[in-house]
Amino acid sequence: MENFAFAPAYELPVWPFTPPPELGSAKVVRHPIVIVGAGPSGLTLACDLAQRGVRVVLLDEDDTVGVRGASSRGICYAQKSLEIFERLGIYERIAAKGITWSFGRTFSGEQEVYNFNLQANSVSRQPPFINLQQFYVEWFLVERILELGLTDVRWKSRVTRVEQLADGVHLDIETPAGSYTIEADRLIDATGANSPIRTQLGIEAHASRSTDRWCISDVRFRKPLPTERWTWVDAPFNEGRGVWQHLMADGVWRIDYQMPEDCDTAYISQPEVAGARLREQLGPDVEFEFVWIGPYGYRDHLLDSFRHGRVFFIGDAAHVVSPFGARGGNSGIQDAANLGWKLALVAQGKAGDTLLDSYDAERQPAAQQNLQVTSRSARFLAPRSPAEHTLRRAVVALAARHPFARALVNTGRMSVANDYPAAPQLPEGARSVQNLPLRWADGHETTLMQLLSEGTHCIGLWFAPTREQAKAALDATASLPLHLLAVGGDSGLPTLQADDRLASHLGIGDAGSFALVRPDAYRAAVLANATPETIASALRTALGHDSNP
Ligand SMILES: O=C(O)CCc1cccc(O)c1
Repeated sequence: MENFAFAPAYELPVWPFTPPPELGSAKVVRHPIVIVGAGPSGLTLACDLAQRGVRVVLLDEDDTVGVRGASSRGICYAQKSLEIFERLGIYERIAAKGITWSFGRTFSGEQEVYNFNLQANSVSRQPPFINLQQFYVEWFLVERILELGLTDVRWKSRVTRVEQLADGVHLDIETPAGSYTIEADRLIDATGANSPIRTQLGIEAHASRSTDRWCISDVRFRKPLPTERWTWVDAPFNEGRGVWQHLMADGVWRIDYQMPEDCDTAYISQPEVAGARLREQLGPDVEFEFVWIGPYGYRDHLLDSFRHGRVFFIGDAAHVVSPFGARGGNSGIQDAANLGWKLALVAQGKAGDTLLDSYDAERQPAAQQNLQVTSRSARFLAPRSPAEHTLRRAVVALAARHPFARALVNTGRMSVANDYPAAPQLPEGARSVQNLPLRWADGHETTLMQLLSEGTHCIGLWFAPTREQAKAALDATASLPLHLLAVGGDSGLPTLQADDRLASHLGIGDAGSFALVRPDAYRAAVLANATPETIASALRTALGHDSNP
């Protein structure tokens, strides 16, 4: 029998536990913002707030990144997440370490039945996707948070009790040096899928578990394959079941094999069994070593509301979806970016508490949409009824010969920045604006993310205003967080060169037209013939001032 080699385990960083000042003091200290959970969403939020100059306490029960003894969970980072990381100052580290890709192919048996190129609709500086083990992303975020120096990161700190107060939240915390109590004006639960905070507060998650079973093999081998997402609906080398294949950093391939529903999970993840499967796929001559093998089944859940009084739920604490399309981790990062600027403006007294309600109004429907999209993929991959089996057979058979059927072969619809529905702060709804390369009138280059990376402000892009209009608009918005920019013209405002790509991406471009872009790079309003009054009014609406002056 063939012997299969294992690579040495990853060496992950460990950060020291430092006894906090509250230990040994009877005084209960009140902190404006406490985040619990240093996973991707909690760390992104802490980093976002630090970048905006906001101090927070970040608690985590561990003292490292990743999950001890487990493989990387998230592996694919989508363009919107990468743009957020660019704004936070860690994109270069991610791009240098990770694997950039935009092309995907889906096979049925030996035949390619569908492909896509996500670069086709992109105008961003960031690529459609970078694959990277989740712990590296967490590691870079911790490094950045420590560089920024504003976050009180408390490792080895487990929250044992949470109670909502009339004007805040009470937390009991256990550490290696003893227990203590703090209060928070606002608490962010980023503790993940099994959130103890959610359980303590008695919040229903509406969980459901799939019977579909998979086995991950993270493996290194030398075989020149393109850096593309490959999926098989029914792989000949996996007894006609599904397979996923992605390259991650350090030359490690993530290969997910679909298993029989009633499989023995201990058996299918034994090195000899996983090795034989991989040998079937790679052929007799390819040397490989395992990095990690593990079985998994997926589940989903979705909270009815992501805000409960003073407690906000982000990432997996709020929503979990099946992995197809990489929508889980990416939407947690986007939750953090949505909530970050709102918390910052409220903490700085520039917006009222109502703005925080818009976090739920925007991100809960986004999570609903992600759940719907991933559930469709999951049911295509593991049909649940005779009708679903028939549909899948017909789609796969037709896809070989008929283009219309190819787009129905559903091995996952990759994560995108969700649009937001109309709401009081977004009368027309909102859509994400990509990180467009821009050029100042004097020829210097910039990007949308650079314009958003310092402080917390919206950007107003005004096509060729007059000098009088520009001066009056600056006066009308003087007390509001707005950077007013001109696109073309001679207004005296900081001016960007007029650019067809910018105009068509924003959906405007005639002289006098105006787009309001929020700190999270969402287009909140478009005005065909902007005036100083309509600009100020659109801004106040976007910041929730109208409903909470
Ligand atoms: O390509 C996809 O659809 C997602 C791949 C993925 C994401 C997260 C974990 C994992 O094992 C695979």
